[in-house]
Amino acid sequence: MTAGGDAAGSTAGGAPGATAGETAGEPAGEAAGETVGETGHGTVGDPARDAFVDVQELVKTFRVRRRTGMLRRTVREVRAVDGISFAVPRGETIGFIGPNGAGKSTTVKMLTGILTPTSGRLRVAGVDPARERTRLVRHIGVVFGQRTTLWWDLPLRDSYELVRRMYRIPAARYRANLERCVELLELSGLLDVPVRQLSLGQRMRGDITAALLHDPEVLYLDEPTIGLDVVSKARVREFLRDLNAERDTTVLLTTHDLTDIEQLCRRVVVIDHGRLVYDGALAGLHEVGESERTLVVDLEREVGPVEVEGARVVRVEGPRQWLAFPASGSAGPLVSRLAAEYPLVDLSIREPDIESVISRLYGG
Ligand SMILES: Nc1ncnc2c1ncn2[C@@H]1O[C@H](COP(=O)(O)OP(=O)(O)OP(=O)(O)O)[C@@H](O)[C@H]1O
Repeated sequence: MTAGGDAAGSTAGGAPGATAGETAGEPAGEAAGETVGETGHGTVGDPARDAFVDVQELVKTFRVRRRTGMLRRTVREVRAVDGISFAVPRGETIGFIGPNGAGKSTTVKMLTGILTPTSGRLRVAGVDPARERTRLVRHIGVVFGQRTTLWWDLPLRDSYELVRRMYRIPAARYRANLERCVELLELSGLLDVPVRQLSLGQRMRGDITAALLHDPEVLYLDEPTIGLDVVSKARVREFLRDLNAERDTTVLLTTHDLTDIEQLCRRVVVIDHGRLVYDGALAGLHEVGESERTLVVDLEREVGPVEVEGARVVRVEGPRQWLAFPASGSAGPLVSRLAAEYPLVDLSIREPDIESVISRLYGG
């Protein structure tokens, strides 16, 4: 079953909450067991466009028991999500990122109705995930890069047919969605191959198709390009960009691959230790992370390290010098100052590496 199915107590790949943590004091899939209901999309009102996914002061604590002696046990409270708030307008793709253990999965599990929040308010497409999971699954699709939600022994075609029946997808809509995904994700030669015989990239494309057959308005992608080769990554990213543009699908993307973020998201939400540490434009991360850009200048001859206000020389190789300056600043005045005082022949600017920006942000 697809992600939506996962949220409803999947039988196929195992619910994402099933492996939530061995020390869990409460079952991660606490709300599991519900099955996909008979109702269709239904009317869910018209949630404000600027808060299609609405997270307010969200908290999730786990009680973890630890054995401290032969008979003694202590109970410790883990605050996995510690009061985060953000809103995602319809049709936006956001990168939801943070270091290991930051609370991303726990948040996504609450958004998909697998976990019930300890406190706070949640709405996805106007639906309260924990209370109305049956309604929610009609609106969401989930793709987990690390595990398939398809039936291992069945050909893709049969898995999709099962999804169709579970979601009661009207025949014409099912056919159109399947055809579109098969074409764009180049699955036509693979429909009769059992899932276990597919490569990771093929399987991922198969999973994405399964998650989209019922036209979800919100798509959660958890590491969708993990382990894929360069060509498969590019294909998946291109597909997701088109999906967002053509269908107005709202996408929450969790990934450690910063190229995914750079290519798909203008906005990122960064969490660390269960708290929101940044919510804004990807470019703005540079300011928060106090990163630096590098001006590489070629001079007419070797002159020793240049001295110029607003930058510092970090490397010199013959007539070529590397100058670091704040990424939030403009290179223009710096270049003018340099050109006024030194025999400048050529220059280029190197953007900061987003990976180092983010690690600086996490590092505090
Ligand atoms: N069921 C659970 N029981 C107890 N603690 C848990 C449970 N699930 C998560 N945690 C703890 O909550 C914190 C957040 O975990 P979570 O899996 O949400 O992080 P994450 O950001 O998704 O990390 P990763 O990138 O490694 O997947 C961690 O300290 C984790 O150990």
